[in-house]
Amino acid sequence: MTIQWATAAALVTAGVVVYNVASLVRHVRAAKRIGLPYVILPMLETEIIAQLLTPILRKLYTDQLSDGTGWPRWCRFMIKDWSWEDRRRAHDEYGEVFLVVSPQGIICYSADAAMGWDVMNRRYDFTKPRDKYKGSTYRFHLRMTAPSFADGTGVNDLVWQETARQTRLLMGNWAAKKHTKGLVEDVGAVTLGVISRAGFGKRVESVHEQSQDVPDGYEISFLTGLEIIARHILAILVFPNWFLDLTPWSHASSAKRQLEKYLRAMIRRENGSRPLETVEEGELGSQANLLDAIVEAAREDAKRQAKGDAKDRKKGFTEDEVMGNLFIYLLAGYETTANSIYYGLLALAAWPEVQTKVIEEIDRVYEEAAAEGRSALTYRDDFPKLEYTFGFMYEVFRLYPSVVLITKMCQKPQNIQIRDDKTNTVRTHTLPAECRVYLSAPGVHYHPRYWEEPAELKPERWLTDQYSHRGDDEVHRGKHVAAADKTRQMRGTLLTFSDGGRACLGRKFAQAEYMALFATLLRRYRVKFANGVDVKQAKIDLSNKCGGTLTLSPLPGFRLELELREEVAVTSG
Ligand code: HEM
Repeated sequence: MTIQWATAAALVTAGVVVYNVASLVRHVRAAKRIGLPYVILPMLETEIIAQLLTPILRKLYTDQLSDGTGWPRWCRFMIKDWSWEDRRRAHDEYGEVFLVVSPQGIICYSADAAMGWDVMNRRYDFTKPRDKYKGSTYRFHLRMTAPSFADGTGVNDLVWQETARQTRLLMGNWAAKKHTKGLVEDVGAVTLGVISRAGFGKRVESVHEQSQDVPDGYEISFLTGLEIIARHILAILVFPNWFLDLTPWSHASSAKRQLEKYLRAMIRRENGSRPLETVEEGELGSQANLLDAIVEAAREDAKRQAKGDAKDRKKGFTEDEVMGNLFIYLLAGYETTANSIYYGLLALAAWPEVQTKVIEEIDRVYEEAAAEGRSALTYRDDFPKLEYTFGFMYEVFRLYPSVVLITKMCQKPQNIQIRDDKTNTVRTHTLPAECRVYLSAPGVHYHPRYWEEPAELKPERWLTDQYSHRGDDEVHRGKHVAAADKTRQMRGTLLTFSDGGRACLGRKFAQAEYMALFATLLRRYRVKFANGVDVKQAKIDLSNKCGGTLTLSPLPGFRLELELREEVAVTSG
């Protein structure tokens, strides 16, 4: 019996090995036909085993990462966020565009801005690898959801207003030394408070909301639900609810169910009594939050369906789809923004001279507002005036892009064109079906061809008259553009929010939040590394290592301190 089992196990193992070797041979042949440089690897970074190995390898190679040598060759492409820690080493070695070949398939990594621009804008040729929307379905979703984020809805004004309010609440807590969990956690909580209000119309009265009540029929508060989900987002994304229920993360799946219940009730408005399609015009008020805007769009769509003049598809925008979108906003918008803000705090501490200039600009804009009789800054009036602060924010977005790889996939064989600088010729390569194309944000953002002194944080490069980005579209260089729209002309040299048909919908939302938070915070405080921190080492760690969570995050353990522009106020770490 035992021998039979052993034989069966040996046969299965041999089968798996043979299958993998055959797949590898097939993919290597395909790579040769493509004609780009290639590297052979036992597994891709997308494999679950590679993801499980990542924290172990990260620990093992921490010293090597500290001295800025990046990942060793043997495991380089298997590590999540390798492309940020590695910067451009792999591209300098293999070329701006190269292939990684493994038994599971081929990934084409690109740090070529022109190619990236082309790929992002050929939305039907290069799709998202695991896309739940197909073709016209996404067009329909975009038509329903994108307008909610536009400046015209007032949502970004609300984001600004709510961020400033939450930050003031936080500063009040710090002054009174209550309800505080440390700088980073407190600032993270502001982000949740903002998404809660501007995303779902739920106003949170304290950043940690100790005092909030739990309505009848619920087990936890709305904010607690958001908090738990945000903390366990990876587990929630990877595993189904029934599985989570059997694990130590069962509270994450019950938080998800609770949040769904809240959202459904919010969508129905009348305590769950009426489905979305029956809500009347004008009933939603003008709170300008995303939920209202999306419900309004769904109502309009239902009307068009009834009249029979809807073009995109027969079925209307259902309650489940609205729910799905709200979850996407939460997933796409929380961690990205919270981590970018955390990087912003660290960058202020690491570049104190930049912080001084940001503070000077913020003070000047406050003074101008006071001269106009306003005590608070607003999105419409003051965001465009904060040009240096905008430059600082975009430098943080460039140096520490939350999403390090923009991932695409060829559904069918696709041609790409790559310029060879040495011969000044353009060559066409054909990528086979199912080949993944990963556009590397660090590969582009740290490229001296596109950014002068790329590793330096220089907000000046974003100022209109000294605008120094050197993309392929030189036409716009030096031309005056409104701060918020500057990224439109980047043509593949800034990948932080992606571009084309699947670009980030929440870009302006995130910008408004970022600027309002720093404008409010820095009016009263300066950020610095805590006393006793080895600042030189902290700066090395900041630029060489990352935390490796869902989106790019700083290494844990940085200790920051806020100075009341005179005295020390609050610490983190
Ligand atoms: C600094 C903050 C943010 C960064 C760096 C960021 C970055 C990105 C990127 C790179 C994508 C494209 C992802 C891909 O192609 O795989 C994306 C998509 C998206 N983002 Fe953001 N984002 C941020 C904030 C937000 C916020 C605050 C919201 C909403 C409140 C949001 C909503 C979305 C949505 C709805 C999508 C589209 C998802 C899809 O195409 O299915 N993002 N974001």
